[in-house]
Amino acid sequence: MRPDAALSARLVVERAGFRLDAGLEADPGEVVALLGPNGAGKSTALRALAGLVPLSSGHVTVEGTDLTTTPTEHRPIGMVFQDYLLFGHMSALDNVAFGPRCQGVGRARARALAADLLDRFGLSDQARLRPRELSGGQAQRVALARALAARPRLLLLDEPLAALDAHTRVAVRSRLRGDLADFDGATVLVTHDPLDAMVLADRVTVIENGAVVQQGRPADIARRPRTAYVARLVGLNLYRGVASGTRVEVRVADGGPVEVTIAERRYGDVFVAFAPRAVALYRERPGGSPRNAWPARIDGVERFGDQVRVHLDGDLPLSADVTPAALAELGLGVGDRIWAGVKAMEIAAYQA
Ligand SMILES: Nc1ncnc2c1ncn2[C@@H]1O[C@H](COP(=O)(O)OP(=O)(O)OP(=O)(O)O)[C@@H](O)[C@H]1O
Repeated sequence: MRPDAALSARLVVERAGFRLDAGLEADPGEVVALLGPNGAGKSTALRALAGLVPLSSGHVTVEGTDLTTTPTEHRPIGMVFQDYLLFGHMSALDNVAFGPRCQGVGRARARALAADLLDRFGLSDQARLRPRELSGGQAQRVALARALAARPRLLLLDEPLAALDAHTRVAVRSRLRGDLADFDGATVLVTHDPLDAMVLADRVTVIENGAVVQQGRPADIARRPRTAYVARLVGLNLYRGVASGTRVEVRVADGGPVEVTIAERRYGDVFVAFAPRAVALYRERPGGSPRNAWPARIDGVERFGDQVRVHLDGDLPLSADVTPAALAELGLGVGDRIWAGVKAMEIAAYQA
């Protein structure tokens, strides 16, 4: 455990049929995103940090203070829930003043603090409104202001953007990053949206089936996924293999080993990853470069932004992004047999 960590925790929660065992660390001011599929244990981890779920073992340490046995109401935490849970009968201002009031701050002082925070969040005009009179984005930000008003040392955000429509979400997501910038404690954010994690977090912890499967900076996770789930989230083709020199023998689920040529020299167990847009499709086996070319069958085709994502089944199952024009030119459709090629330079290989 680092002595200067803003948060250091090991969360073990055992339930019938489910076990969470996750380590979390954050530096001062850092935002850690817990990313994972439904039922992975993200909310359980957040609730365990808050003391709302008892730990079977492990610890929660915030800025050097062990909170493992501290009741929720005595933990220096601020929480923002998915549906914000604002007090419906109170104005935005009184919602935000609530925390300081509970901590014994006088009414006038608490309201001044709240007004200040709302002003910083650009919500002065909404201070007198009740929660039902606020837009989704405004309610989200009032909830965040309320959580911060109590001067927490650990901020816990549970899917803070989930209740917003797609359009509002984009705007609120980019503001949230700025709103959190002044907070010098640790923030833990639960999301199943990779974009939230990539935009908002300094560090991402991916949880699957109650276990941490990958941890790192967003860019590293995006470049170097280590599980099929993460690869799918960040949109890369991912395989495991054994490298010897510039060749990797990739083991695929069914079918024999496939050889992949990479640009760099590697040895031992590796992951190989490449982007769907790095894949070129050919009617006939391509000659010369690229050296990586595999026969495949088109399994499915879907629109993907301004591209078409082609799912291929074959020696090496993969996804390829091509322009609609390219697909039309090749005259390809589901069930057709083709060749897929990737240049060695486009393939990342890293230690497994
Ligand atoms: N109160 C509870 N009592 C018993 N089991 C629970 C409880 N809450 C969650 N679980 C179970 O614990 C596991 C983890 O659930 P959790 O809600 O932490 O996952 P999650 O990653 O947050 O998922 P989601 O994204 O769907 O919210 C699941 O198997 C879930 O069914």
